[in-house]
Amino acid sequence: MYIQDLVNKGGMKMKKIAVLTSGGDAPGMNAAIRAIMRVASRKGVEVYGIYDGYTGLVNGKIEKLKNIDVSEILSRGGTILGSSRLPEFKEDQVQMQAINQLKERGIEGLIVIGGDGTYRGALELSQKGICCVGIPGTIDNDINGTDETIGFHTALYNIVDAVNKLRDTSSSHHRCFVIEVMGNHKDSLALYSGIACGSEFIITKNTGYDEDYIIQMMDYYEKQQGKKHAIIIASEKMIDVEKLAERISKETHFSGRSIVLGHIQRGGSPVPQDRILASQMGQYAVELLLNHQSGYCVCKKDNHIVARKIEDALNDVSEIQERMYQLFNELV
Ligand SMILES: Nc1ncnc2c1ncn2[C@@H]1O[C@H](COP(=O)(O)OP(=O)(O)O)[C@@H](O)[C@H]1O
Ligand SMILES: O=P(O)(O)OC[C@H]1O[C@](O)(COP(=O)(O)O)[C@@H](O)[C@@H]1O
Ligand SMILES: [Mg+2]
Repeated sequence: MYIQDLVNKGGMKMKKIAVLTSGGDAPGMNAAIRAIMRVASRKGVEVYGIYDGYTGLVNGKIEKLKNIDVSEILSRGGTILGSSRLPEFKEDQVQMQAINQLKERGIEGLIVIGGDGTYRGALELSQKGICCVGIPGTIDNDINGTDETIGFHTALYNIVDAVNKLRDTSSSHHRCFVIEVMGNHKDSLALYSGIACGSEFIITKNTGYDEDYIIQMMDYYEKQQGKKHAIIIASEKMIDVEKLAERISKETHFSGRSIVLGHIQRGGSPVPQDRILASQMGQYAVELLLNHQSGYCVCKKDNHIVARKIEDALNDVSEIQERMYQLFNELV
């Protein structure tokens, strides 16, 4: 659905809205908060910041945002509102506590910025009568309804930057690096960084893991292709990177080394792509909310910013992924 269709629908004008960030922080969340604040205040709507995600919503850590609060935050990683994970938010009674906090303050609409988990929470709130809209903020890029999530490009940049450095040592010392990247059961970071870094292997849920085959191929790359370096990128929760590196050292001519990139991937100043995406999505989310499009989320599809139902965005099947695997296989 395009923005004009939604604008045409009209609706009662909201005077107070709120925003929260939830789940893993993602670079660009601040740019989205800034856009929400700027766009809403121009329309005469008050914006409340909810601190520490759903935890702050339940406990009433809610404050009216001033324009100065969103000054000089565009370039900052993390989230000025703070974030959290609150497993209890799945419980009806906890959700009702959150709803009461909003009602007590006369807040009529809520924008949540987060990943798939945050979206499930938003869906519950919207089913319980709160006008709620989602913005995808997660480095995992695991919301299939949108081609990109805020933070994904910065995390990818961080991984590529780290792998470039590891490659220097890899080539100089005839080493194979086995690198674990984040993604929480989803393969986007491993797949895209594998393409961007020219890795020899990627290991994801989709590729599966055949350790003997990897050893055999490492041997082939070294002996037949004369490679002096090798990079293997594994999605987290798939393998023990240290064990694979040890086996590579024992059974091939490469010396194997492993590294878990960890939270370094999630930090730092957002790259321009994330800042722009977040600004576009923040603006669009305000429009959606003011048009009472509860239970919708902002997506980027084929270069257009569009609205989709949260359920649809979560349950969609990604078509890009298959093409990207094909690309990886043709380049390796
Ligand atoms: N099924 C659910 N129902 C209600 N709230 C949920 C549900 N799943 C997750 N949440 C809430 O969303 C928060 C963030 O989810 P999480 O998966 O940790 O991060 P992300 O939103 O980035 O994927 C959780 O800590 C929880 O408070
Ligand atoms: O920071 P934590 O709590 O250790 O969580 C790590 C997880 O968070 C992420 O960085 C981001 O995940 P979410 O966006 O779903 O919160 C995952 O890639 C990773 O599995
Ligand atoms: Mg998630």
